[in-house]
Amino acid sequence: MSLALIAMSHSPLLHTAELPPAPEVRARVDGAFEAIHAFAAEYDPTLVVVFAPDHYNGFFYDLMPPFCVGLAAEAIGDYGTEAGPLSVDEAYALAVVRHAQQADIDMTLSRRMEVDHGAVQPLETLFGGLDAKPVVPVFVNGVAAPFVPMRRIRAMGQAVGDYLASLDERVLVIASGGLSHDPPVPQWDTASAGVREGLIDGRHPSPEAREARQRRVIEGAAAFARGEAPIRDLNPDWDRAFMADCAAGDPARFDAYEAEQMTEDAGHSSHEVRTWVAAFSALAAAGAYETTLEYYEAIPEYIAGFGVMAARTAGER
Ligand SMILES: O=C(O)CCc1cccc(O)c1O
Ligand SMILES: [Fe+2]
Repeated sequence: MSLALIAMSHSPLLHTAELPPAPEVRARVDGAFEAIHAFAAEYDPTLVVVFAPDHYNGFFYDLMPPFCVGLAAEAIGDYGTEAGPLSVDEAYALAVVRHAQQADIDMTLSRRMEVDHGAVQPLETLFGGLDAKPVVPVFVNGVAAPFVPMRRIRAMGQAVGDYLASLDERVLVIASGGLSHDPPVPQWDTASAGVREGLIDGRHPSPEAREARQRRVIEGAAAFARGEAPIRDLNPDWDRAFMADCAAGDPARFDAYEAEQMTEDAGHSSHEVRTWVAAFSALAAAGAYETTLEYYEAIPEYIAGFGVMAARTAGER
């Protein structure tokens, strides 16, 4: 039995930016990615649990759970990420659902989950593709308000971690997304009727609609990097404080994060850090842990307070 964790920001602009960051910035991101790749290779997990948000590709306002386990999952392939089925371990996925339910978590499940770059970028970065390892994908809502209190995400992560810690496996839990950022994802409250329809039921858009949406993000990022976009500033102080809370080994700290204040301080997509809360809470369920790797920098070209962390149960080698 053993648990390890990798948390990483994602950004579709990593591969698509028209105005890329300075080469030394990109080199530091690549260095951080190489370091977590090496960490994952050395740990050599036998099971991967990926906590990932979704950006109105798999989950919509026709039915929006706070979190959901995929018993089968398919990547939609946005922003040039790999498309196709994930190698989901259905038996473990179902056991995660059952265990969480018995721990008083109203876990939801999908037998046909669709995932986007949020789930796929970490799998590509760490393992080179979608199907290298048996995986349990766990959607955590990070964009569609309203949001359940953070203590519920903490409790969900803890329940999942309790189960994972009981297994005779080397489990890697992954968190994807965050930190402070405010990319041009439509908000229900300010969306037009047509856009709202897409937020309710926008599955499988036409290639033209998909392309238009991606253009909007790519152009928005370039404008933001030039200081010309109506996008909230990144907030490195907030990001560093959050990462310090992650390193502290005390998941109760997460309960202090209140959703509306987060939007105010760190932008509409800062709620993606719910994946980090779930993953660190899961890791903490296996006992004290130590952070072995930490990288952070604010990268406007990626519209992201960009952070990477790795951690594992203390005293294990
Ligand atoms: O395609 C979208 O809807 C949003 C894309 C996007 C942009 C910047 C940072 C992110 O974390 C992210 O997901
Ligand atoms: Fe995202």
